[in-house]
Amino acid sequence: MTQDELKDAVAAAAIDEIAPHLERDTILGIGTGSTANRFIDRLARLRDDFMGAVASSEASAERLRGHGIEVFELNSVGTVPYYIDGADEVNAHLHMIKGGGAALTREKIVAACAERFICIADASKRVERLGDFPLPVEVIPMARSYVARELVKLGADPVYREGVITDNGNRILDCFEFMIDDPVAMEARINAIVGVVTNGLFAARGADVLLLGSDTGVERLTPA
Ligand SMILES: O=C[C@H](O)[C@H](O)[C@H](O)COP(=O)(O)O
Repeated sequence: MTQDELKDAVAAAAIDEIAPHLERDTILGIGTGSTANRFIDRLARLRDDFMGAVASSEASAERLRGHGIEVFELNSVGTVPYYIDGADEVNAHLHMIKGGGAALTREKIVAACAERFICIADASKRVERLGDFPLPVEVIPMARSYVARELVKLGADPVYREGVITDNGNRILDCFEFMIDDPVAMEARINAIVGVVTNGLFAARGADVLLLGSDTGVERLTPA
């Protein structure tokens, strides 16, 4: 199967996972990226079965609205029963690196408000140790150089993502050469640097379920 077909397969599996639980007043949390987009496109077929969605990016909000799905402000919703999103890397504990599409901060906020995080990914995203994928860090623009120097002290090789401004008006540093042995500790450590908005480690709040697509089908995994 191609990577696109695997993304379609996990998007379909996520629909199967949540469809029996949808109520007329259900508001879902929706992620960002090519895998989440496939989920959104399939969700459109169920749009009369639930109330709407909270989006983790302007791009996803636009796609949802394009399908006639109402998009709500998170502040007016409170909590959502499910957050469905892709990942750039995921380990056996369902800790993830996210933010390849620069949506990490809003993703982390919506995930924090979710009762269950369902991660959808093709098998290429499953790793033993996080860090081959460069870890994104969202920074306040004026703190960019300072944060980069602090990240070097932690062992990373941060590279400014040229031309990218996040939905929050901030910048992204991508940390290369950064193998992460303790994702929970490193997530907290990077977030403690002044000027960091958040980093792409989703470990303190990892996924509850991973739907992992490979040539042999979609596997349903829970944290080890
Ligand atoms: O900022 C982007 C998000 O974290 C995405 O969920 C992540 O990059 C995975 O995207 P894709 O499904 O396109 O591989």
